[in-house]
Amino acid sequence: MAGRFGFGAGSAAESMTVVNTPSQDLALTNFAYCAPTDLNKFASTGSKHVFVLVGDSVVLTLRAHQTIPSNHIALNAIQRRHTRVSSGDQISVRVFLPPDNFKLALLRLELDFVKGKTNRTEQLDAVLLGQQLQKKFIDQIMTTGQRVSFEFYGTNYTFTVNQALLEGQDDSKGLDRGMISRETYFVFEASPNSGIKIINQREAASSKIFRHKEFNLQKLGIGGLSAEFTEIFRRAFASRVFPAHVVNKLGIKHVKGMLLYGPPGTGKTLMARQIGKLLNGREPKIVNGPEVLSKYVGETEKNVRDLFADAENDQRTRGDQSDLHVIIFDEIDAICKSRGSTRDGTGVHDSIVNQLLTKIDGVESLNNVLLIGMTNRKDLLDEALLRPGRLEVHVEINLPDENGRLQILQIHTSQMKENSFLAADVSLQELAARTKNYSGAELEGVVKSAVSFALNRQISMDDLTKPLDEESIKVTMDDFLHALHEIVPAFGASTDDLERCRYYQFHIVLLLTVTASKEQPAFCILFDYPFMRSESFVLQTILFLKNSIQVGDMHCLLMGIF
Ligand SMILES: Nc1ncnc2c1ncn2[C@@H]1O[C@H](COP(=O)(O)OP(=O)(O)OP(=O)(O)O)[C@@H](O)[C@H]1O
Repeated sequence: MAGRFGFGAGSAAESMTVVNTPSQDLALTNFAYCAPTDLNKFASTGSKHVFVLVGDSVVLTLRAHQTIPSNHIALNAIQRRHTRVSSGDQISVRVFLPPDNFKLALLRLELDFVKGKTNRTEQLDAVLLGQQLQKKFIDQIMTTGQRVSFEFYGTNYTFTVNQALLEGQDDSKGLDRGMISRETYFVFEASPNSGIKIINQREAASSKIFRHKEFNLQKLGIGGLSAEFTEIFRRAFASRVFPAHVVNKLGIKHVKGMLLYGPPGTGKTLMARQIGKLLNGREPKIVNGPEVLSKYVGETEKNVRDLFADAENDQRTRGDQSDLHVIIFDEIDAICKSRGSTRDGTGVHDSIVNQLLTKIDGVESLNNVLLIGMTNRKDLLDEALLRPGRLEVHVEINLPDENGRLQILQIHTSQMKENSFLAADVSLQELAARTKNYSGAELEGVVKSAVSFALNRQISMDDLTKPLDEESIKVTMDDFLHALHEIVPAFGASTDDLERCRYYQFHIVLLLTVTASKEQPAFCILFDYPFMRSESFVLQTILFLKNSIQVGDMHCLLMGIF
């Protein structure tokens, strides 16, 4: 990560004399203090806070205090213990510039009393404590292993940072640290034999719901979707980490349904599957819309009911302790078209939609289910299904941007790179720049096609029995460039959509040929179809027009109704 340790460019370490924090109140802020003139020295333009690396491991927020002499830094006892210095010692201090995306997704803290071993026992409410710590230490940087003292309801405690996870962080390297934000999720553990009991949070709550501490999407094989993943996590899972009675007390209702929508091949299914794998408990059920449909009367409704049977049993027998059941519904538009929109006259679709609504939101509704629906055609779905309480969180998964494309290419070439099959001339950065409008699936296709060119070079058509020389297989930049000709982006449209695009393009051409005249050079064509909203559709249409008719100097204005 660029600037993982984020030291200010050219900033040299200053050697400062350690003094005690001026007051007990200030000691509990976890700030380090220095003379106002020194603060100016460390301040970097544009940043709200001044962060300094004190010693070699801990990053503290530096504040000015009138009583501190120049060239001195005030550290409280816990900070001095952590950095292994005493008052009067010298310590190195240097500016720390937080890199981008430095917000902590999760902070796991071990709690203890400041006074060490006592005979006290204390119950700490994890929800209240989390809120307090968030408020008190917002924007501060926490590093694994760091100890911090704080006051909570009149008692002084310390916490030790056991885990500090950034979204997308490769936690196998170096120190883990990040900044506390409003989104940071706190998990508390009591120090063994401390006498502290944490209530209102299942023990190590996050590990209850998430199997791994892994938040690295690239390791999970998902590229370019970290913003979408963060949104899904916040909306659909954050509340589920708390036990049912707290959720009831807070009056929160879990999100029971979520819709991932967007062009084909952009990773919707991939994302839903990986979320399912991350969760503890049951394997998610994955079904496909058309699969659930049956030609027999009542059979489809039964198939829908069966999907929820396990969750119902679990809720009946284990109540609030029931596991979370994730049901992933691919191509949900196949069975959840707007009621009354299908012309089969049977009303079958209507009753399927009703069946689903009852399970998610009706009198028999379940609280232990998360339904993840996926579609390329959100516009086709029954409105009722998308209301709050149902598939209420809508996350658009779009074609990846350049950075996303780079991540996807890295994911799909990582194995060949590890095994030295990737030639040195391959620039994934350049490929990412040249693959505008490619979906994730198409990028995977490009990699496969490039590999096939490389393998083909090794095969001798004259003698197919000739042994292959594994060592000399190299996928080169040329192979990728050939692959780009073979795999062209469908600008996120399915074959169906493409056919429809061609159909409409043909009609636009007709319209233009009929109406075009020198006196009437500008045309306004209104699009009212969602698949026409993409910039690439408009561009393709313009190209198509240019090639199809002699439009001369005619200007054509294409507009979409969004
Ligand atoms: N963001 C991505 N990161 C890495 N691989 C991706 C990504 N998007 C797509 N792929 C690759 O393309 C394959 C197909 O994608 P996926 O089935 O998840 O797309 P989808 O959006 O669900 O498409 P559809 O709407 O057609 O079902 C994935 O298995 C994966 O190999």
